[in-house]
Amino acid sequence: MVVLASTPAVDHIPLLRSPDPGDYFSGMPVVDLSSPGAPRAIADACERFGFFKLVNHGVPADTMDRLESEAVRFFSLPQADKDRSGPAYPFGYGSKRIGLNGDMGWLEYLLLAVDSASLSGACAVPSCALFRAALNEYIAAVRKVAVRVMEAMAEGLGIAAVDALSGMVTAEGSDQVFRVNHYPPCHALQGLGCSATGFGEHTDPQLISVLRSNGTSGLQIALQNGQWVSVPSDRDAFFVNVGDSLQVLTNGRFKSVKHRVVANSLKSRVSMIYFGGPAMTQRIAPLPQLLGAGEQSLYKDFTWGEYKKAAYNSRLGDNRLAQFHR
Ligand SMILES: C=C1C[C@]23C[C@@]1(O)CC[C@H]2[C@@]12CC[C@H](O)[C@@](C)(C(=O)O1)[C@H]2[C@@H]3C(=O)O
Ligand SMILES: O=C(O)CCC(=O)C(=O)O
Ligand SMILES: [Fe+2]
Repeated sequence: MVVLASTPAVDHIPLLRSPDPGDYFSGMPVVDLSSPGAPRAIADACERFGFFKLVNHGVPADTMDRLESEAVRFFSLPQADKDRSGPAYPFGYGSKRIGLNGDMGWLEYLLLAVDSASLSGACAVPSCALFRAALNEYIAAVRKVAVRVMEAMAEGLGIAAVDALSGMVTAEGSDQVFRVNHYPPCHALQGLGCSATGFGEHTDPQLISVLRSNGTSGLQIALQNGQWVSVPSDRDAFFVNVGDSLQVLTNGRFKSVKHRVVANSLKSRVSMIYFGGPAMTQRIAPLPQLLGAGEQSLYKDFTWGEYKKAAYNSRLGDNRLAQFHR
């Protein structure tokens, strides 16, 4: 394609049709976490979209802004300095390469393991003390939001044990990951009617993902009819995704949402995402309380460790759950 031949900067990055204003998601469920109706609204959104916007979540703007500023400062460092925190195999600093199986996107990122036993020691990279402090403060806060949301999910599903889902991310050995993504503006494609893929389409393997971004849009989700819609950015809100494991725990009632990021040609996008996963040995199978009389699991039994291994051997856009369907 001519565009690619004349724009070496985006070589190897898949292109997407640029979103137009009509692609905006008008039916976005917005959940007020402080409202008594939150559990039902959350369950409803997870059944219809696997995705919702969360407001009144209680995390101070300062906590979010501090991490964003530190991230911007980190990503503005000379390339050689950033490379000292990489490569991401899988944790650390990465640029353009996503995962280990050949996926490429117009972004750079930090992928960090969160040690739930000691949140204060959550992140070994980056080395800057201010950045690490901002990360630890933010991760502790967003993790609490994830727990409150999962408690509300259980209530919304009519499960008596409030911690039936949240207990999996608070358990010792739970597998939590944090990611800061930076999508630089992709000037090379400006005005050409196409955009660079920032992060290609995929579902998140974990239970829950809680995302916060700066004011630059780019995130898109696929509706159940396959239509891609753009999510308007809101730096004060969180966006919550259902992951594959939660789809299985609810026997398909909650939908693991397919999503992707389109790079902007003019503005940088910075996003930070908390991925809540269970312990490696946790069995991932529909909660008995959710199976109706005679209802069978749609999935073969597996542990999070088995699913994670399969996920890390797959390409980003693969349907990772397909091999676990009965
Ligand atoms: C291509 C890949 C990147 C990914 C691991 C994988 O092999 C397939 C799942 C990808 C994903 C998507 C959600 C999260 O961003 C992520 C950290 C995760 O747990 O699964 C990434 C993985 C990654 O970037 O290493
Ligand atoms: O950066 C974003 O807005 C979303 C990225 C994403 O989906 C991911 O990192 O799994
Ligand atoms: Fe994702």
